[in-house]
Amino acid sequence: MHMNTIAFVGAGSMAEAIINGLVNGGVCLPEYIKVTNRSSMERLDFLNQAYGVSVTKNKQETVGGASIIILAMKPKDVKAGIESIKDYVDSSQVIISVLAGISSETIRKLFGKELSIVRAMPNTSAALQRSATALACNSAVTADQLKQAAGLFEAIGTVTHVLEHQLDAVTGLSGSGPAYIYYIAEALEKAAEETGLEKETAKALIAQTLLGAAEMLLTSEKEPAVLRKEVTSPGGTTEAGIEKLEEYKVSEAIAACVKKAKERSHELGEIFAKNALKEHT
Ligand SMILES: NC(=O)C1=CN([C@@H]2O[C@H](COP(=O)(O)OP(=O)(O)OC[C@H]3O[C@@H](n4cnc5c(N)ncnc54)[C@H](O)[C@@H]3O)[C@@H](O)[C@H]2O)C=CC1
Ligand SMILES: O=C(O)[C@@H]1CCC=N1
Repeated sequence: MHMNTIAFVGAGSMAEAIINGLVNGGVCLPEYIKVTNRSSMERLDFLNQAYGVSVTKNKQETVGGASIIILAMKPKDVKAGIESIKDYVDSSQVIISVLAGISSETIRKLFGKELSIVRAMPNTSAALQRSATALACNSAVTADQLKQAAGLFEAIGTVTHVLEHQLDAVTGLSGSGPAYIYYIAEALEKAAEETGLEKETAKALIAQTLLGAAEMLLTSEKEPAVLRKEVTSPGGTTEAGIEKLEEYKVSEAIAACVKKAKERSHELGEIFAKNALKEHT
């Protein structure tokens, strides 16, 4: 019988965002969370101090007996990461991978056994329980296991179920998405300073503007284009500003950005499937 613990293999920014959301959202007691990484005890000690979670470099201690094992290393480290835990994992446990691009089939082959594998694509807003997470799973996952995985991610934001092949598109959109928004925020801050506002003043105005617009998108039944038109008085300031966005083809740039990120997610899957599975096929 497995204890109801969650094991994190990988202790970087994504693992921390999820741990933060779970612990500070009161969803999971820290004593039920175990974390390991490749080598940095300093990083593990930081997570222990900050969130009260158990940390150890011992892989068996981390994953043995956990009901859920979350793979949170970089795609390039998946082979070594799985190699170090596979002997302590069995089919009663649920594997959740947050790795961009790496398919459930690659993960299954690396473990070398049939396992219930859920793939999740959250984002770093998990730290504030505001992640937009998409989930897909392999055929071994039972309805109860999927519900359990969904429950975990619902605790740190919203959950959307997609087909596994759609996860590349999700990664290019909402997995990477916070970075696009921060990029826009950086550009707005720079522009605000150039137009005579202090940095701190601009920062507060920008954050509240993004938050308000996001809430409008979430709560209004109107399409984004309609909401945009409501801000845009004929002959006014918004129209003048948006003319510049059109001139610089910002809409096309955003489309190219999301497509390129999606393609990269797909590529990561292909590259690592080929490299990681070399000795496994
Ligand atoms: N950062 C983000 O916004 C998002 C990241 N992801 C995915 O999450 C995963 C982790 O990304 P980050 O947290 O940003 O990376 P990171 O570089 O901050 O953390 C990676 C962690 O994995 C550990 N690690 C490396 N090799 C290991 C091994 N052999 N065994 C155990 N642990 C090992 C490292 O020690 C480190 O703690 C990636 O696969 C990424 O695709 C998914 C959604 C969003
Ligand atoms: O940049 C990356 O590859 C990861 C996946 C989604 C967000 N960060």
